[in-house]
Amino acid sequence: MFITEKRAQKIRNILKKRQKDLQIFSDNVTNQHNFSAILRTSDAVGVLYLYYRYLGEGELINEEITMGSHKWVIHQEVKDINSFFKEKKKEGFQIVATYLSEDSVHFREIDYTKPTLIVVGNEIQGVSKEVLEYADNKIIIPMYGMAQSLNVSVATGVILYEAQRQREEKGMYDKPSLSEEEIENILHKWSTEELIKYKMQESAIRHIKKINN
Ligand SMILES: C[S@@+](CC[C@H](N)C(=O)[O-])C[C@H]1O[C@@H](n2cnc3c(N)ncnc32)[C@H](O)[C@@H]1O
Repeated sequence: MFITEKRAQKIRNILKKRQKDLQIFSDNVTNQHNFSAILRTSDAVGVLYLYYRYLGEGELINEEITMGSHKWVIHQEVKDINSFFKEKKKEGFQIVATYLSEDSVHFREIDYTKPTLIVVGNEIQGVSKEVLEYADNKIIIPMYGMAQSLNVSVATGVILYEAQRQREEKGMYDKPSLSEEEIENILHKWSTEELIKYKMQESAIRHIKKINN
C-alpha cells in the first residue's frame, strides 16, 4: 500500500457505501462545468461507475468543480454504444433515460433500488435517439416555470437524490455492494494513482526550484 493506513481506511469506508448497481450514462454532455458537477454529485450519492459518450473536443473535467471527486468515481468513455447497452441489459440493469416528453413517467415512479443505469443527455439535443432505443423507462422531472428544461447537472442531482432516498430506506448504504476483494482492488488502483500524482507534483516542484536557482 502506498498511502497511510488512516487514508486507506477512509477510502475503504467510502467504497463500502458505493452503490455499484446505480450507474450513470452521460450521452454527450459537453459542457465541462456540467460534466464535472455530475461527477461531483455522483460521488456524493455513492455512484461508482459513470459512463460517458463525448463527441466534443477538449478536456471534459474541471478539477476546480469536481473538487477531487473525479478520482473516486470510475468514469469510462464508451465508444461502442450498442455493445455497451446490450451488455448492461445482459447484466440485468434497467435503463432509465431522461426524456422531455408528456409520455415520460414522473421520475419518482421508478424503483431505483433495482440495478439502474440513469441516462442524461446533451445540453441541446438531449438523449440521442440511438440511446433512447435501449430505454426501459423514459422519465421526466415536472417543471412549472417558463423554462422548458433544467440544467443537466441539476436534473442528474434531483434524480440521484431520489435514488439515494429509496436506497437509504431499503438500508442499501448499510451493507457494501462491493465484495472485500473488489474493495481492495479498487483501493490498490486508487492509491497507486495518488502516489503517481504525488511523485509527479514532487518532481515538478523540484524542477521549478532548479530553474529558479
Ligand atoms: C437542457 S436538457 C436538453 C433539452 C433538449 N432540448 C431535450 O428536449 O432533451 C439536457 C438534459 O438535462 C436533463 N433534463 C433537463 N430537464 C429535465 C427534466 N425536466 N426532466 C428530466 N431530465 C431533464 C436531461 O438529461 C436532458 O437530456
